Amino acid sequence: MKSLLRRRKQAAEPSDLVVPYWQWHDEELLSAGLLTMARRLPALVAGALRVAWQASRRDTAATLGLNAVAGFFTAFGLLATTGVLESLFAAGPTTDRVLAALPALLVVAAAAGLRAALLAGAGWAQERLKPQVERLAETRLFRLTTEVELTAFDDEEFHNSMQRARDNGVPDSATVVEMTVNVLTGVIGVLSAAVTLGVLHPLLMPLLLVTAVPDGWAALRSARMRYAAFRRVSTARRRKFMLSDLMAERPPAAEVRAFTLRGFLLAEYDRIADVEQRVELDVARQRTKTRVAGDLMGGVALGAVYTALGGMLAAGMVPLAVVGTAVLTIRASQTSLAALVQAVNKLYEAGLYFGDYLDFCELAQRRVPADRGTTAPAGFRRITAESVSFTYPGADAPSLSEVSIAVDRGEVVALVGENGSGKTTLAKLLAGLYAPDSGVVRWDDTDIAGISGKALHDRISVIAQDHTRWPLTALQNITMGRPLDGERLAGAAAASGADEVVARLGRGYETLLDRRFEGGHELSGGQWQRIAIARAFYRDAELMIFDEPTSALDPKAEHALFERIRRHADGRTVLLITHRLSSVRYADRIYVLNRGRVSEQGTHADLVLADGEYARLYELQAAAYREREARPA
Ligand SMILES: Nc1ncnc2c1ncn2[C@@H]1O[C@H](COP(=O)(O)OP(=O)(O)OP(=O)(O)O)[C@@H](O)[C@H]1O
Repeated sequence: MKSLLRRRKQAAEPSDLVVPYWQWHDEELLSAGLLTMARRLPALVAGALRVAWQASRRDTAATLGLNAVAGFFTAFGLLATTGVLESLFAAGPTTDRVLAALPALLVVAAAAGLRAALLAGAGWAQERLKPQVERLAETRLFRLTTEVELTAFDDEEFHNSMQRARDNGVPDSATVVEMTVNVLTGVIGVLSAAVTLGVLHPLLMPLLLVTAVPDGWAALRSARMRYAAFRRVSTARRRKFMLSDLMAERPPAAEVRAFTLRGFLLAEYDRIADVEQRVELDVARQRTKTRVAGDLMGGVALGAVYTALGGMLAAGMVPLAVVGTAVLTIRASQTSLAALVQAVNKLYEAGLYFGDYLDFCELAQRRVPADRGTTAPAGFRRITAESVSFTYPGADAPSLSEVSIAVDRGEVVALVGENGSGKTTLAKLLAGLYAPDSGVVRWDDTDIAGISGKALHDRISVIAQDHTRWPLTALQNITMGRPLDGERLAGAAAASGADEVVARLGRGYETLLDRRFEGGHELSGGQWQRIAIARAFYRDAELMIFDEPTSALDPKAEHALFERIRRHADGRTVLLITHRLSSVRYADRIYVLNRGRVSEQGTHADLVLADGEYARLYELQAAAYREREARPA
């Protein structure tokens, strides 16, 4: 009791909101200096260009090429401006000076026109790149999330990593590419200005640097702060999303009311939102301070640059026309510089999230089962689990310990036992969804660890206890992406009783089974089970695993369904998990599981005779049933 109270006390503290252990090193990363960031940028740019190239070679080449040529015209236009200013600043009547400046002015206008056209082309290619890159990144993510081993989903680190990759990494892949192009555009712009200044007078070039430093410092620092905040609240945010689903989604809506959970959920939401808000407000304050400091330093730097220019003019180092062009160039370069700094800032920030995405891809790739090449032997005679043990990731105790069972072809084998005794886990091991920590599962003599996942799953139908209610049409819920075969569909629907369910739907098989969409229809628990069983039959697999397929059916429907399953199984092998012992009477073999071990096995008659746990449970259920029958209506 004491330990329970202690645990409850701990639970009252927001322990789920502290920085989890896999983020500790991030603090080191976040405290890295500007130099570290600068060092990271080339790798980021290279990574982004690689992704862009994969997404579309044509658009990548176009955006980079057109930007580079536009940069040339920027420098050319600025240098041509000196000619205009020289004519305008020369001695003589105003009309003559303007007329003399006209040819140079036309060159400046032509260069500006060309530059604008080139930039428009580059911008278009860049816009085209964005959706293509995002799609590429998202496709890669989903290819991995649907391929990784199932246990990855029981692993919190994997979950957090996937969440960050999905929420920010994917959208930021496009931002990284976009900002990389912007960085390169900015660099080209600043380089054009630097070259222009260098041509005008070599001493003018360093002046550019003076204006660049304060802005750059402020922007990069602010990006790091935002990222740090994101990392700090990422676990809290995940929990908040879960809570918002509980309060605003349809499935839990009834229980939220029935259990009067509103106050509890809102308080929990507040507690987490408080933590998140505190972090965000803190970051907003720090970022404002940084921006003000950057602006102040920027103003001082610009003043210093103009003073230096004035000094050079006074000392006769440069003529007035050159000073004029230098001022224009510095102003133009400041626009490029502002864009560059902003792009570097965003690139760095998006790069950190994109880095999360790449890290996730690497992590997930490591959890993709190797392509084992071997296929399951056609037409197995016997499937065996030999001394298999299994512990869920992070669990204290094993869910299965040294379990051995055998399933012969054409048999109906039942797994029974109390809640949590390991039936579902054993079924998942037999289906190759989890790999045992020790022991082997064999199809005849072949260890399924050597069989490729897809080859195995193609031969097995698993109807899980918590089967998914796919928000698809009734037809798609049964065919599950396999080609339509009318005869097989009719057989599967008749065997499972799904035909009666579908007959009552407005649009028959084409009815969408999701009330959240227009025309969608919701089924009852028992109706869903019939659809799920039809799915198993339609798949036409050699081994069918039914995990409590009839828990939502009334006894009459259940009996009828079992009869159908037996008939429809038709030489196929059935592994049945159920708590209704009347349904397993006719199984060829029954395994009783108790705390992850097989405690009894045999036929119904054997087990009743043995007078053990099974006999006790069976008698209990039978007595309850007899009592119900005897009760006057
Ligand atoms: N994803 C998981 N992560 C950690 N532990 C799990 C997970 N799934 C199940 N377990 C644990 O493994 C044990 C066996 O669970 P399993 O679902 O196999 O039991 P079961 O016999 O099918 O139970 P039920 O009759 O309630 O469906 C239980 O103690 C359960 O808490």
